[in-house]
Amino acid sequence: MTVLESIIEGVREDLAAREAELPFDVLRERAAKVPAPLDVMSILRSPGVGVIAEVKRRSPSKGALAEIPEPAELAAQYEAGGARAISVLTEGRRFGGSLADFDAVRAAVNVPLLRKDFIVSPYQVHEARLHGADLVLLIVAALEQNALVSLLDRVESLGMTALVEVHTAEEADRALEAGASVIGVNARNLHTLEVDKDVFGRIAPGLPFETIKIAESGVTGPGDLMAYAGAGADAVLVGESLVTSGDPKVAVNKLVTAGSHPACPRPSR
Ligand SMILES: O=P(O)(O)OC[C@@H](O)[C@@H](O)c1c[nH]c2ccccc12
Repeated sequence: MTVLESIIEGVREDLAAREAELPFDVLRERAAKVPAPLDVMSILRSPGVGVIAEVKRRSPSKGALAEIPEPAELAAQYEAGGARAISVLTEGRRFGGSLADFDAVRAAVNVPLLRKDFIVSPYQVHEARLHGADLVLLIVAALEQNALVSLLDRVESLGMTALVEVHTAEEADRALEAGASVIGVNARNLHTLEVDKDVFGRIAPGLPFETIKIAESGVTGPGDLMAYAGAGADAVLVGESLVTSGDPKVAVNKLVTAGSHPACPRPSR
């Protein structure tokens, strides 16, 4: 079993427990009453290279990263530093996240929020909406094509935006085939956990110009952001280097400043 497969096994177990607590039809009705999601597409298209800052306690590859006793406080720092959106890990077993973290962050900031999890069921999509998500991550490597298509349609039918994550050119083709308008290229291979920062530069130039392109993982400072910008990134998604920085507001702002500097390569659109 690969790392990704074992994570998904745990996700399915936890999901079954939540479904037993709150039936799908009740969840759906409740989620329908939540205020509408933000217009994420236009926010992601604003000038400069955006920073999506992530609330991340630990990871399967690095173990513990940061305690984050107050996710709301961290998120407020991210927002104050100029983050264009915030990603909150809600997977508990490997990443130490939760929907409670998501709720705390939602109550603290106004920028778009991404539910970062291993989404395999429509239940999780409505659940994301119930908790106020604007964006939902869909990982191509974790989904059969028909599941990817139906989850993407469901995310969009609820007014949210899907961030469709790929790691290979074949997965990028599947994402486009499914109708993705926002594609994230993860430098990390979720089967082996190896990071290759050149993957974005190999895949992004082949994507349609209107596709919003997000470079995920391995951003340690402005230099990495500039390199991803040169390869066509509209935004970078950053976790580890921010949660371990000591001053997340300053760390985000350094990236935001680099992304809006005149010398920073413009996104392709
Ligand atoms: O901590 P980093 O290297 O800055 O990476 C952030 C983000 O890209 C990473 O957390 C991530 C990308 N795709 C994922 C899918 C699931 C869990 C986590 C991820």
